[in-house]
Amino acid sequence: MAVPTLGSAWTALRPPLRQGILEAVASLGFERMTPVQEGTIPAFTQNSDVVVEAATGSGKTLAFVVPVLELLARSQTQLAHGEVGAVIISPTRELASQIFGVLDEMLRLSGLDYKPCLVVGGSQSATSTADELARMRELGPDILVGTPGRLEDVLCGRLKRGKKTKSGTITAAGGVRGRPSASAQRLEVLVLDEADRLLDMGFEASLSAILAVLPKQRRTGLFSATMTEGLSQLMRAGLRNPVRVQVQVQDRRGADSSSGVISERRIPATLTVAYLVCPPDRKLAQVLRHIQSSGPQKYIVYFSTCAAVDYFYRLLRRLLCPAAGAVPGGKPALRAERQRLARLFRAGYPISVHSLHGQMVQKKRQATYGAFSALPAGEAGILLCTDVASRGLDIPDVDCVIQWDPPTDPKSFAHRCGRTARAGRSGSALVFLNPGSEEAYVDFLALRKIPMVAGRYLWQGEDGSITDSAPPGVVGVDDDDDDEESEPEPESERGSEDSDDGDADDRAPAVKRPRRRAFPAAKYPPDTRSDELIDMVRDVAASDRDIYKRGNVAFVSFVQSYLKHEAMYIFRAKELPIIEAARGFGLLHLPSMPELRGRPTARFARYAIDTDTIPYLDARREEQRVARLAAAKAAAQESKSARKKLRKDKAEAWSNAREERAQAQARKRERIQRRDAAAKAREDEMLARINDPSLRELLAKDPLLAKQMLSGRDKSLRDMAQIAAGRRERSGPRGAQSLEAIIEAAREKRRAQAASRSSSSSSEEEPDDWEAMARKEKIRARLEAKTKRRRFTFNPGFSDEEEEQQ
Ligand SMILES: Nc1ncnc2c1ncn2[C@@H]1O[C@H](COP(=O)(O)OP(=O)(O)OP(=O)(O)O)[C@@H](O)[C@H]1O
Repeated sequence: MAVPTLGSAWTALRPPLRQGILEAVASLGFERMTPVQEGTIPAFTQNSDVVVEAATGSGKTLAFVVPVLELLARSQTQLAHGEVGAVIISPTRELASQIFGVLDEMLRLSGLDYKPCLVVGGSQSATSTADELARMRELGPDILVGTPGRLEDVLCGRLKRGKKTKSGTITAAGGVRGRPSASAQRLEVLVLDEADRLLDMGFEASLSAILAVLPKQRRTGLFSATMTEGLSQLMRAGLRNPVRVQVQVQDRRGADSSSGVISERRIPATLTVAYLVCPPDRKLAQVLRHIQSSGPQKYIVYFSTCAAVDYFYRLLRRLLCPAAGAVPGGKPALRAERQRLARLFRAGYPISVHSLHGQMVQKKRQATYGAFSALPAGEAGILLCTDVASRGLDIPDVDCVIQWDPPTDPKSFAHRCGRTARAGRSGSALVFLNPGSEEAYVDFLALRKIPMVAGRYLWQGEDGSITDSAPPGVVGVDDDDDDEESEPEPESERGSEDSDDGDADDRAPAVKRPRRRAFPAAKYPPDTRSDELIDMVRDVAASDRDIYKRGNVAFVSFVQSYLKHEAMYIFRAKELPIIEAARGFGLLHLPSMPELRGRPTARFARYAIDTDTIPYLDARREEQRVARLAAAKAAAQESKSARKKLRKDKAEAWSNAREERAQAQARKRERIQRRDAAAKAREDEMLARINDPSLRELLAKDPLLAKQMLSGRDKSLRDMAQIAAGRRERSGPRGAQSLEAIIEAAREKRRAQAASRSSSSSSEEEPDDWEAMARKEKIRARLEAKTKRRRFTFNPGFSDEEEEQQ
């Protein structure tokens, strides 16, 4: 197996590692350390905090697992049951379980007697979470590996009251916590893997809570391939005089042999990253041609949203694994579809398709991850995923990473590419860029020491073979002929990868890229085979409602995620070739969405079909849909408004957000009705119990007073209610007070409260009109909540690098 450029032998480390650990690394087959291990382990084991930055696949995991074990073994403190000595935090569940695997293996091989425990979220219910925590208390682990949210539950106690948001923020003031399941008071060492991601705002609340319960006297290590943020941010993790270990990769490929100049790069030396500028509706053909021309390989394909992963997963399963899904029309239809596809894609070997994103249930996530990891080298497989699988995952033998969409966070780019070319193996990565403004991404990344080369646009010959050259008569995208549409490359862009520092003459020559052409997507040289493929995808969508709907949702989510690109000046929504993007998702009609307003969409060829007639392949689902549709149509006959609604629903068939909203509203209405009914029943019961006729009369006229009496918050009113209900005698100072006096006092109090409320909100309402005010305030609050909800209701399934903790 190829290994990264290796340093000294493990035995050369000073201070030396204990024998058990040396034996363990030797059993793993690692004779020498990688540079990052050689730089980190001595500092970390000599009680320095460390901040480590090294390219992906360079062996950072062992660079912290080894010191964690060494520090614990060296420590004089004896850990009691329920005390933990080390905590390792990672941003995703998959990465946490991978680290746990390495740690567990090292413990087994070294013979060290420490109990590790994997602490990740993903439980479906509160009870199973409670069970997990109870089991963990029983186990009494010494080392915890986990994700921030669940580790917070374990070390700080589970939040009983107060709600935790996805980012871990407590929304109710204070929040009440349960008993911690483990104590970190005698913790020796803390590790934050993918520290830059963990220190992002998303995990801040959980991380702060964890750091607050850790002792100050501890070793802390921060590890990542992209530690670009300022030190002040790192200090938030409580580091003291950290040693910075930075492992640079030297790029000799572009070096001029006479000058011996070597440039630096942030990605492994064995990784080749290519970019391909092409209209978005050509991506599918390009990916398939790439697969066909490379032979059986393991691919990871990144999308920007969960919805896009779901859609392409279903589509590719239908196209590449025909047995996996039924085709309407039975075997003859399947045969016809196969024949049609064979014209456009001919691999000649089986290809398995997998998907992974953060909105999948944990079990499925684990199963997919396991299946793709277990796929042996030489077998073809594609993993479609979001950024949830971008960091840290050490999936064996990945040959190529394809970024269907560039990541919204540019930092993810290197992490995504780094799933291949690990530990000295060679690998390739390809990113698609849309024509328009995205070409500038090449220079943007070059400045960040991620050099890219121009990728090949692949064509398909008449015989189905894949070639680099366009069929006769077609002008190639890299054609150097002058073209009216081409724009001269701006001065500032030329050779900008060299503009980092130093004299231009001393630098490595820039990677020679062909001149980029600013073809509008619509005028790209025609590729009829690629168009045929998209036509086929549209036919599939027209025959399968599941694919049709998922395509629409995926497109909407893609457009919305596009607006979230951090490098907004490169990913300009206005320059996104929207028609080609919609075709790329196999859309039959363009959805009505605000983002398309004002865009010229007349060029989009609508598919001639009444979308109501597209069936689900699942018989039961289709039956339910047909019944629902019939009911809606019948209702539409009855009322004009319902007809209008049906029309609108039809226009919005691309999104089930509306349906979900309606269901949520119905559920809320039911909840409110139940609550009101219960309150009314309580009131009626109380009124029935009151035997003082004058009081009963009064309360019937003043429901708010009745409510106040029932709530028991006002002591004199509560007493009065009890007396009136005959449960207490009228005695003592309160009893002596007349009913009228107490009630008048309560009203006076209410008036005063209303007056103070009105003065604090500087409203002009009459303080006496407190009931109307209360109503208005309630309405105002409701409206506010509604606006807030509106702003956040539609969740098209954005990229989800972060761990869903709850
Ligand atoms: N000393 C070594 N010799 C040879 N191979 C090693 C050595 N240390 C680690 N490896 C191997 O290198 C691969 C990558 O290691 P690891 O997952 O720790 O990388 P990483 O730097 O954490 O990557 P990322 O930044 O993507 O998380 C693993 O398969 C691991 O087994």
